Amino acid sequence: MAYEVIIPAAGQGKRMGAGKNKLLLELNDVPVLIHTLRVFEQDPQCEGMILAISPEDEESFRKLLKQYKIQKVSKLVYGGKERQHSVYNGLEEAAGTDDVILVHDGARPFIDIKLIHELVEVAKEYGAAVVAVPVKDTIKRVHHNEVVETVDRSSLWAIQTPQAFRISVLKEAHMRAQETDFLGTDEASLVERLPYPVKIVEGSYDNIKLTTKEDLYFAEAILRKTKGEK
Ligand SMILES: Nc1ccn([C@@H]2O[C@H](COP(=O)(O)OP(=O)(O)OP(=O)(O)O)[C@@H](O)[C@H]2O)c(=O)n1
Ligand SMILES: C[C@](O)(CO)[C@H](O)COP(=O)(O)O
Repeated sequence: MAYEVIIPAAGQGKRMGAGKNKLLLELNDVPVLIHTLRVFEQDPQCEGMILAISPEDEESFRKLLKQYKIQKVSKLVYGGKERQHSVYNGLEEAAGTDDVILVHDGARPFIDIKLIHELVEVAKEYGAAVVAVPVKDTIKRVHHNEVVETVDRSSLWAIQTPQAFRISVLKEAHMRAQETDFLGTDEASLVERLPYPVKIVEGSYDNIKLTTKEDLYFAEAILRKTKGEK
């Protein structure tokens, strides 16, 4: 089943502290963003990528797309103040010819094509689907450095991207969020405010989001593993 994908890549990488967009950092001499885009570039079911970028990154991103021969980026849009705004700006440019649209963080380079295809099928049937992994740590609610409660871990999942939606569902969710000034940290939280189920597809712990510098060490190890290196 064909799909388009919106790639939010317009963040500042504040928590990474690299002094530049963390998607320009390199893993095995290749920029993080290119690792991410290559997965979709190589997927015959991907009809196009819509990249949300910062104006200050436009020149360097355009150079990278050319250098690495990324042909499937159909649109470059400017991001917004928050991730949700960047995704919305991308959604406005979606061709909408295919039923399903994906949203995938540029900062998550380790996504698997087979999982993407499974996610697309579930979203086509139910309207919304996200990849996630069961939480491994004990999670506690804390107030003023003091434990308030231990949350029952058995029903807790760490939600990742890609997140897949019937395009009409995602558009309705973003419109409603705008009308009600709601800001969510992922697209699913917008859809959860509508009468549609959000289905979980179990993914991989390798699908990390590069957020702080420690994640770069994990990323190097994951790359070595996927290349079969010791
Ligand atoms: N206004 C924003 C904020 C984030 N993103 C993108 O959304 C993804 C996930 O966001 P996050 O990991 O938080 O990236 P940053 O916002 O750059 O990180 P920080 O919060 O540390 O600044 C990233 O690919 C980032 O580029 C975006 O397109 N527009
Ligand atoms: C969308 C996301 O990756 C799901 O886990 C996460 O919410 C993004 O959060 P961020 O603070 O914008 O990185």
